[in-house]
Amino acid sequence: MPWPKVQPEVNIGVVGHVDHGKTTLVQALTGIWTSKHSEELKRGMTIKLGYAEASFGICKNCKKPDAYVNEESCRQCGSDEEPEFLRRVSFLDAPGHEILMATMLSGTAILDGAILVVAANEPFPQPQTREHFVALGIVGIKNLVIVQNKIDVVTRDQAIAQYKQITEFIKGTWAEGSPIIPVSALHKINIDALIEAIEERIPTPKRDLTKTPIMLVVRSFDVNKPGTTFDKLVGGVVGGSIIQGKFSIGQEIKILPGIRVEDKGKVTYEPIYTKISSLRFGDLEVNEAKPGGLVAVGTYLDPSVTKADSLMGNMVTDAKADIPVLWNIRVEYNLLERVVGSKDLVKVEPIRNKEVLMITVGSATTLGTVTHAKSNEIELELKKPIPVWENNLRLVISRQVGGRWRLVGWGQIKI
Ligand SMILES: Nc1nc2c(ncn2[C@@H]2O[C@H](COP(=O)(O)OP(=O)(O)OP(=O)(O)O)[C@@H](O)[C@H]2O)c(=O)[nH]1
Ligand SMILES: [Mg+2]
Ligand SMILES: [Mg+2]
Ligand SMILES: [Zn+2]
Repeated sequence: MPWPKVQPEVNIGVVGHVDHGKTTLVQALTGIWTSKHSEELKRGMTIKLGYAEASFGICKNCKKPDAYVNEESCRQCGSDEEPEFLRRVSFLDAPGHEILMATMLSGTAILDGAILVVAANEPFPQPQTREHFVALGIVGIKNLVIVQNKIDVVTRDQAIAQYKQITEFIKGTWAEGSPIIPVSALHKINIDALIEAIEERIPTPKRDLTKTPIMLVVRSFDVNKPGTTFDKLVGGVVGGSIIQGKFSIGQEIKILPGIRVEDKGKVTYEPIYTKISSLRFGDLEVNEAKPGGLVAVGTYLDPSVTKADSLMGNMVTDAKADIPVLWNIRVEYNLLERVVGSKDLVKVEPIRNKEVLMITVGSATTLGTVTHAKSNEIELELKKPIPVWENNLRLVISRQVGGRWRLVGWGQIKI
């Protein structure tokens, strides 16, 4: 029996310092190279969140971890018997470059677990290794697998020494006891052991499909080729991850905060209403989409509304859902002791009144001016309003330090 064609059921973030091999590792796991944009290829770094899916299975004739496979046959024993399907998994490949923390953070709301990639041939920890590690802890992603990559270019003793450093680094933190798997992503060495660690450490969460559906938009496109005639044009597509509930073809939806409208100097955002025309995970067309993976939602919108990621950071919900969209928010917050991500560990100063901060909520990133500051609570006036679908919604706070946006704290929105 061929493996079932299903949507992914769990989302795993691949994070870590620039060039440590995240994209190469995703390719080893899925067969897909996620950096497709030519600009990214030229510069050799991942700018946007990359995405790829894989199905994992297990061979009944082989011992663990050799038995774990990511294809419908087992290369280990070459048996005719097809490995048993376990589940379909999606990977979000985060950019490692330091200016791209906001992109990485906007993906974290979607993740059920993470792989932290550490290059074995560089001193540990590098700035973004530390920053991404701290960010995962803050946003509450506790299912972690650490990958020690590029073991093909270090000696056994070097690999063991770094392994000990990593173990020491996570000791006493939320990540204590997380598996550390040495691999070579480039030469596909020990990928079966990594699949085993993923299967054991990053379970599929229980989903409540009866909740108000919410999808966080991370991409949006005009899928029509230039020159398409009017009768063949298809509506705009929004891509993102469903974090609760489910969506079906034909469902009336709204997109929040929607479109920016300026009238006599006054800026407002208007919700966009439309209907779902199609639902796709990669090549797989479905009638109903649940949490897990990135779904492309076809709509009846004019494609100019969705082109070039213009709706990134928006949220999709049922047309009838009652979700407040707020310009002013009250936040209970915590600051980190030190600014992470920079080379020297700088102390985090308290938040001051009138200061401008960058906040990330779901897939949305916006600036906000502090209008009220207390030691554990601030009020912010936002540059762009955000839909707040539940009380205590998590948010991440960044601040300009040395000319760059740096993660400095986190909090919860109170409504
Ligand atoms: N020797 C060796 N090189 C590797 C391995 N994995 C990745 N590389 C190389 O390391 C370089 C960076 O790999 P990428 O996969 O692009 O790294 P990345 O972490 O996605 O980089 P950014 O997206 O720019 O943060 C490339 O030249 C890879 O070929 C490995 O296991 N062994
Ligand atoms: Mg990359
Ligand atoms: Mg790179
Ligand atoms: Zn086998």
